[in-house]
Amino acid sequence: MNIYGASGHGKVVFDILKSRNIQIDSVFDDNLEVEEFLDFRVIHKPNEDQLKNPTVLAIGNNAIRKQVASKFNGVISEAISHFSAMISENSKMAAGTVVMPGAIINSGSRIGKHCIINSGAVVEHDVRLEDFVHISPNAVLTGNVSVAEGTQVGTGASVIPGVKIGKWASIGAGAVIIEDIPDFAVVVGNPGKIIKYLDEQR
Ligand SMILES: CC(=O)SCCNC(=O)CCNC(=O)[C@H](O)C(C)(C)COP(=O)(O)OP(=O)(O)OC[C@H]1O[C@@H](n2cnc3c(N)ncnc32)[C@H](O)[C@@H]1OP(=O)(O)O
Repeated sequence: MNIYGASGHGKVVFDILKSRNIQIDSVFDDNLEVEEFLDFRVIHKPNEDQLKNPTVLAIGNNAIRKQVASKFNGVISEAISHFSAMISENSKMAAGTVVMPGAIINSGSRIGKHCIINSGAVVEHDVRLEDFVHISPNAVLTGNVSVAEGTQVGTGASVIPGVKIGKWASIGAGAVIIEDIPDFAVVVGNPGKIIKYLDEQR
């Protein structure tokens, strides 16, 4: 397995692979200034042979992860999870998604491509996550919540059952979301209030 992204997020992905005894073949990064990652020499232009192994896109920023995914010409890994994550057999996760230590994904949930379910996050029953969503550490999505493409739910945020959160929105750390949130909104506080909208050019 390859890791694309010699970053802090990449280090946690590295630990996930180690926890599953998956061999790490190569580490890629576009940034020429990043030369080393843990015990690896970083590869800036992977060759055809190196691209034959499945790769995890370990890029924390949702928009950049989408850009990289759109031009990546290798094989994307299946969803991967740390051994300590609890994932229902009745849930589904698409390729490229990563699940960090201690996260919980309950029955009936459907998770798209290249999502991040970060450490200790709870994704309750029947949740729907579109592609490139990031659920930050210790955030809680209760039953039947949906989150559209590219949205980040900040660390420790809570979302009550059935709420629909739009695309490319940003839910602040610790926010409590009790009503639907439109696309591109930035929301903070308890109860969550919209403070601004993000640029729509995604
Ligand atoms: C493993 C990992 O590290 S995963 C990473 C997880 N990351 C996170 O959880 C980050 C979540 N991000 C946040 O909470 C951010 O503060 C955001 C996205 C909500 C806002 O960020 P910015 O757009 O930079 O907003 P900015 O810092 O300018 O703050 C704007 C206002 O909102 C307030 N504010 C910002 N964040 C919050 C918050 N979480 N809760 C309450 N108020 C907040 C600020 O105090 C400021 O108020 P003021 O205008 O009265 O001074």
